[in-house]
Amino acid sequence: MSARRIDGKAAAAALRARVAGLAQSFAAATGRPAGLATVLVGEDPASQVYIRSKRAATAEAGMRSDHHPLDAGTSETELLALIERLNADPAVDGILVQLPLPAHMDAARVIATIDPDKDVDGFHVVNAGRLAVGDPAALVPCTPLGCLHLLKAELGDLSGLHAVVIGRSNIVGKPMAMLLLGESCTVTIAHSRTRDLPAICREADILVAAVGRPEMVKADWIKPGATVIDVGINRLPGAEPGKSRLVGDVAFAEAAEVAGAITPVPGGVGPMTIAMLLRNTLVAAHRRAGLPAPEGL
Ligand SMILES: Nc1nc(=O)c2c([nH]1)NC[C@@H]1CN(c3ccc(C(=O)N[C@@H](CCC(=O)O)C(=O)O)cc3)C=[N+]21
Repeated sequence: MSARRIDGKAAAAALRARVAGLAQSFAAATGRPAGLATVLVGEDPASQVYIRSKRAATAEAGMRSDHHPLDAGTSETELLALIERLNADPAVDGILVQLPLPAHMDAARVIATIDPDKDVDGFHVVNAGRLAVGDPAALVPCTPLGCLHLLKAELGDLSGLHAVVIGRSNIVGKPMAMLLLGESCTVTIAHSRTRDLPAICREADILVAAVGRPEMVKADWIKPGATVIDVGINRLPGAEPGKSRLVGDVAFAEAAEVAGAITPVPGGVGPMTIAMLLRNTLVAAHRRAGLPAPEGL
């Protein structure tokens, strides 16, 4: 392997430590900890694991973590009522409703009910709009924010670089493209139906893969020396029965022979997502308390 391995786990730990220090100052200044409320509908095992890591990281950073588990049969009306209560609760700075929601719920309506200034996922249309117009009040989705953090740490100034984002989701691809535009990159948004995708990817100085197709991006899709960010979290059957293994959207071993730097899965973007959730919660808390934005995040 010739590529540098971008250590998202270490970068996330460093960011979480900075958040923890600032969370302590916030509590000292306001007399209350910053607080994140998490909501999980149903018992999807993967969602339970994610919520557990998010809550543990929140508590470890010295913030309050309140969890609201709802059973799978909860009506959308009941969920919306809970969100209204959390919107009105002064101890709650951030609200995270874990996705996916059960099929009988309309995720767009649920997200639209969250106070945009408590929307630490950055999924509300108001925050998507703020990001699109460059309003600093935007709360930006955690995964693309984490990717940008890794890219800046690796490359410094990104201006003028050609970034290709594979994937056009509202939670990763689109906000990622907006962030890269904000850094003065030339941005191409590609997706699974893009014609001659490998040739377009080979033009990329920065390649962000967020399509959800295991090991789709091969070595010959990558410009030599490019920086590759793998957002994919694909769970495949493992070597032993009952076990699974995680692979990204990039064929890591072969890609690492060509790329200049690359994120692994696990240990790349995933841990940054959680660190940025804490960051967004602390930023939301400062704004709600009328304090200036915390520095160094
Ligand atoms: N409202 C909402 N907000 C989210 O941010 C959200 C969500 N719903 N639904 C599910 C996805 C997924 N997600 C991840 C967070 C951390 C890792 C992570 O830490 N991954 C580790 C490995 C974890 C493992 O082994 O499973 C890693 O990549 O190293 C992955 C995925 C947040 N999501």
